[in-house]
Amino acid sequence: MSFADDGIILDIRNATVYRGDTCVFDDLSFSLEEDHHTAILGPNGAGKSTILKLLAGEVHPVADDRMSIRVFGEAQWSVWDVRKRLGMVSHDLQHRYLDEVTGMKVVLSGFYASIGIYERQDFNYGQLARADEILADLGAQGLRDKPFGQMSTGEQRRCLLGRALVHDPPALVLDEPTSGLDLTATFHYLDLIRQHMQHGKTVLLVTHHIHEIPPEIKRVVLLKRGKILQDGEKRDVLTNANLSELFDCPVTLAQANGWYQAFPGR
Ligand SMILES: Nc1ncnc2c1ncn2[C@@H]1O[C@H](COP(=O)(O)OP(=O)(O)OP(=O)(O)O)[C@@H](O)[C@H]1O
Repeated sequence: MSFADDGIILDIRNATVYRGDTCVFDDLSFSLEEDHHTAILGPNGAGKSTILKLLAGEVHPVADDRMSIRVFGEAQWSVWDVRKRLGMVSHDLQHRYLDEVTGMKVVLSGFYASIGIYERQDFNYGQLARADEILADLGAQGLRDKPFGQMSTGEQRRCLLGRALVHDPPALVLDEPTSGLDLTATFHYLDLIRQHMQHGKTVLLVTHHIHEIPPEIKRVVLLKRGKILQDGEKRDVLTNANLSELFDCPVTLAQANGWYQAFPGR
């Protein structure tokens, strides 16, 4: 399964999703097309993590005749297949790694979509070489033998990006990629992501941080309380009025070199 013939990576139709007793999405429809890098922007509680959990197969929509979720054109997909084709870097994942797992093992764990690696998991020469190559590409050779618990947040995130890249997936799903990173680490990490976009990976970025939406992302979806408020070209969607409505407070946007930043007040 590579790209679907119609170039649709993800197509969610009429999904109703509960977390506990909370109806997070009522009839949500959303699709992601190949090469159409997209940001889903929403305040706390909008449902961003729930979308990620839906893709990771950790939550499920209510079964209903109208509901469908197609991934790479296929209605019947296994979570394992999806994990190979949608490289995901989430905060959930970052919190679940044990302190002693080394950078190399974090990257290798991507081959089994596991959290860390286990004795029964074997890696062939090609997989070991691929993990080393990825660490080198990410400028992270120095993290090869470093325990996760002794890495900075930025270093951990680079290793997790490496984990997401082992299968060379056509698409990456990134959860607030720069939160917790200082300015240098933010710029460095965004630069890595931009390189992957420029080399053909389609990015779905899920965030409430406007400043981490790279210039390559042209489509922005505004999500509020489980509903899509706006979905369209970034230049049309990222306006003072739309952002003020999204975050329920006055927002003024500034732009520089294709990047956006939000300031309080109008
Ligand atoms: N386990 C749960 N049980 C019940 N309700 C939940 C659960 N997890 C999330 N919710 C509710 O679902 C809604 C969407 O939550 P979600 O975590 O997806 O939002 P989010 O956009 O990721 O927020 P944040 O930016 O704060 O992480 C919220 O109203 C939240 O309170």
